[in-house]
Amino acid sequence: MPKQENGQKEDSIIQNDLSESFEEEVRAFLSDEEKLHLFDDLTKVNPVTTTTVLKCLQARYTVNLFYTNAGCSLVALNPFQPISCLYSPELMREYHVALRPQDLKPHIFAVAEQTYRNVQSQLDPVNQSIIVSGESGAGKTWTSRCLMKFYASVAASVISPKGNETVERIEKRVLDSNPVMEAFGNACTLRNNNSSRFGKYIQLQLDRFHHLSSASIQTFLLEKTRVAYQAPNERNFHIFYQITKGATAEERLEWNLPEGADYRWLPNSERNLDEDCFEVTRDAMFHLGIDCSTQNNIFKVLSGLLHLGNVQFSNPVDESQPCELEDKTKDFVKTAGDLLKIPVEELLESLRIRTITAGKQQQVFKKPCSRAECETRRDCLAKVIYARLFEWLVLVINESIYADPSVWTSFIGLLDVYGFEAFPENNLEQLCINYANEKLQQHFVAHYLKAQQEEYAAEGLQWSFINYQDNQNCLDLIEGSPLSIFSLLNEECRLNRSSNTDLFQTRIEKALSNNQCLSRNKFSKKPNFIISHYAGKVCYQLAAMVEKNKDPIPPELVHVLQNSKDPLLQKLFPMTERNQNSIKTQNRAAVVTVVSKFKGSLEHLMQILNSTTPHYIRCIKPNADCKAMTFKREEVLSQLQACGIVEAITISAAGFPIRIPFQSFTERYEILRKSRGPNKNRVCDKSSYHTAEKKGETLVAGDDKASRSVVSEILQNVVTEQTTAEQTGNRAGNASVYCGKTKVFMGNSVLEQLEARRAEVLNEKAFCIQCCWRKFKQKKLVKERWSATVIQAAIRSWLAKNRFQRMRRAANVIKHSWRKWKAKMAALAAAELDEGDEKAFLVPGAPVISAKPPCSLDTSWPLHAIIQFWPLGLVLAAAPVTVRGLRRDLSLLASLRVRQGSDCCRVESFGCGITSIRALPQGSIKFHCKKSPLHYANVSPHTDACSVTGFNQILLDRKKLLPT
Ligand SMILES: Nc1ncnc2c1ncn2[C@@H]1O[C@H](COP(=O)(O)OP(=O)(O)OP(=O)(O)O)[C@@H](O)[C@H]1O
Repeated sequence: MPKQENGQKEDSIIQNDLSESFEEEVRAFLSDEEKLHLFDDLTKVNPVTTTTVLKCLQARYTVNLFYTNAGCSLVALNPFQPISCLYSPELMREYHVALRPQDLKPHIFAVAEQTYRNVQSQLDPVNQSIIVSGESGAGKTWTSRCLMKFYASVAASVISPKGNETVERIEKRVLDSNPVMEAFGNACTLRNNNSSRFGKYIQLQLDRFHHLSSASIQTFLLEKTRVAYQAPNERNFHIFYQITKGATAEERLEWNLPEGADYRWLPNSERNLDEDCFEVTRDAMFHLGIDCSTQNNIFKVLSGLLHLGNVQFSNPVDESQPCELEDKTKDFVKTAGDLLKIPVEELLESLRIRTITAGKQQQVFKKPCSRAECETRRDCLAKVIYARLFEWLVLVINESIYADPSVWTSFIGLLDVYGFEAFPENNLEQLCINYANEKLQQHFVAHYLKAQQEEYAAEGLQWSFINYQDNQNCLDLIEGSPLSIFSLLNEECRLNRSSNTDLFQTRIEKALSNNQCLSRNKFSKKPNFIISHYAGKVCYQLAAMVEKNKDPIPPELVHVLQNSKDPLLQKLFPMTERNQNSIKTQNRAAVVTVVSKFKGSLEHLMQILNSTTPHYIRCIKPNADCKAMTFKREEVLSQLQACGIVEAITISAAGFPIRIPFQSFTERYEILRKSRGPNKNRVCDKSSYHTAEKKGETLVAGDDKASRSVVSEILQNVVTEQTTAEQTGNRAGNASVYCGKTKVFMGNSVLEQLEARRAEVLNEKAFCIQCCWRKFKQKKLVKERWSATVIQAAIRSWLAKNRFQRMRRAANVIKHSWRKWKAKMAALAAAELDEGDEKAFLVPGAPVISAKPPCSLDTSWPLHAIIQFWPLGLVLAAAPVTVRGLRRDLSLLASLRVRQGSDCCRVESFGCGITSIRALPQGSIKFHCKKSPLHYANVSPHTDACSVTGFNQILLDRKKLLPT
């Protein structure tokens, strides 16, 4: 039995191994992991799964590619280190001047440029928005800053000097708003050294020439609690550290900030960050129109808050008395009062004594606060001052970058919002942040998915193949009417009863039990509720939630601030009629809660976003420790889920990511139709297509039909599965192409097929053109060569003829001289003979023969003499003409000696193409001619048989004379 078990185990191990190796093989076949980093779009990895997407992102991250497209979003991975040239002005220009910036590498500048071009094209909706999201430390602020710089640089290319001045001024101010907002709104947290503690929407307004003419900034939900409370290892807002570290000695004196002093609300001040630079903030404030005295006033108030933070209370001995001040903190109250220009007594009273108005007569009672209440009031005072100061700063910045709406015609909005948050303990802040993210996710869904759905439906394609979950249910749970978490929270605040969290928990459960997105952690003792967000479940603690929602500001505090002599505080807390009566009417006033305020501003923002064309940049933090070049898959995956990328990828892959209008399709792929072989249908289709073309606009419907048939024909040629989709009208049968009413819908694979076929056909055509051209060129060349040959032949034959004639003339001269000489010699010989004969005949008895000229002699003997001498003539004729005098004589003699010594002549070169002479005394003489390099040199211009060249002619002539 154990053996059998072992055997089964082994079998299953082998099977597992096999299936794993098979999977590996399939994976390797589908996606070449070595080339994974080459995918610019996550929806194009094969297959589109979270695993491959993660691998692709990681592969790109390791080769310093931080941006990747994901359908209509851009995924931005934080490098956590400066990357040279990644945001240089040169790169900005490259994207700005590119013909198709989307064809360049994915980058935030590509998104920025596309957005800018959309505005330029004036296509509805003209206004654009870029939604930058991600968790804390993912790089949202960095990205927004880079985008602002991009637009500032694009707008700086204005030609008119006056316009340039305005643009530069606005551009500088817009950029200067960053350090100011960051100094007052950012802080060092555990997750990010420069964490924005507020949401921000910046509108860059462009005039009709698309130049930056003005801007406006809207902020959301500043984390004001940070002024009075900082989590362990976190810090307060940067500005507090800037003033304590950067103030001059004079300022320290004026603001009462002695060097090295300790402030409870200034933890971790020993840490020095880049963000602690006071000068940068001051310069930027100055450029934004905040003069030195106002700046001084601001820093004085901030210093007052730091002193206020050091005020500590102790329980009184008598409960009917206000809380005591701890000895060591008495000075701090005084200093705080001095700096805030509030009399110390008034300040202390507002912190320690509550005013209650009760009864029909609205009687006013004063009640000392408990120690905890005093501390809450102290913190509240600081928070309210800081929050109003921040609001006022935003107002000042807006005023300095504002322009009348008549000046600008369009805008590009940049939204930098906090990403989805899920901590071990979550409260109202997280609820608001996650609510904002749900809203934005819905916007994304509405834009991306619903737009797809509507388009498919309009084109007659059934929307049945993509299953996506709308988050409306979750939003209904949070903000719905009449019953939702927000409405219940507001009700609790309105009722103004002391909050019982257990009861509140039961109330929520009862009222919203039918919403599937709501649940509760039953194992926790603390009252809570869980919301199933699109990005995951988050458990919210109910403790203090109602109080936080009320965000009450004790009227005594407002009153004391309104009575301050400080000009800035007077601006921040102006005295109004309503304020004056606020103490009396506090209980009856409608409570404006945090959630209702937040909901209002978010709805306003959503209205703006809905009227624009959105672009999404999803910032991802590759690791929680902010380490450079460290990629943690689990952390990235949870962020991809939180920003809806996983869903978007799935949908993109499942749907038809490519849609091409019929006209554009036929324009590009008509070539594929024509490339097909002749067929009846084609003729029919073509005629209908052309008919539609001729009739033009009058037959729009017919035009579409005709185009559709052309499109179908092309698709049938190239894509085999198209018929299925067309027939069924949906994605059944796995068809990846569909012919709609005005557009062709297709998957990437079909596009690839079409493009590949197009390239093939274009290649064929190009090849054909090349062949024709080469043929033509070849023919032309042959003709030219033939003509050249004819000309050359004519010239050569003329030259040869010339040469031949010259030689012939020379031979004639030789012949003539030789004959003369021979005759002379014969005559001499004859004379000698005659003399001899006469002498012989003079012998007695001998007959006397009279002397006769040689010519009159018997014809046979003089000929013999001539034959005896003709080699000499030859020798003379062939003797080198360049050699003269004695040498010529010697060479002649040598030739003669040879002649005498042997029957035949020796071979010798004499130049002029003659290499040897072989004299055959009894026979003929042969000429050996070296073949000339010229083609026609060997051809006799005379074609008749008797035309023999050179000496042969002479010899032949001689031969005729010889007796046969
Ligand atoms: N593209 C980048 N190149 C180099 N460093 C970057 C880049 N993006 C972000 N960082 C680094 O990451 C840090 C965090 O970025 P950033 O402050 O923009 O995050 P955030 O998403 O705005 O966070 P929070 O929501 O907390 O404000 C930056 O201070 C910077 O050091």
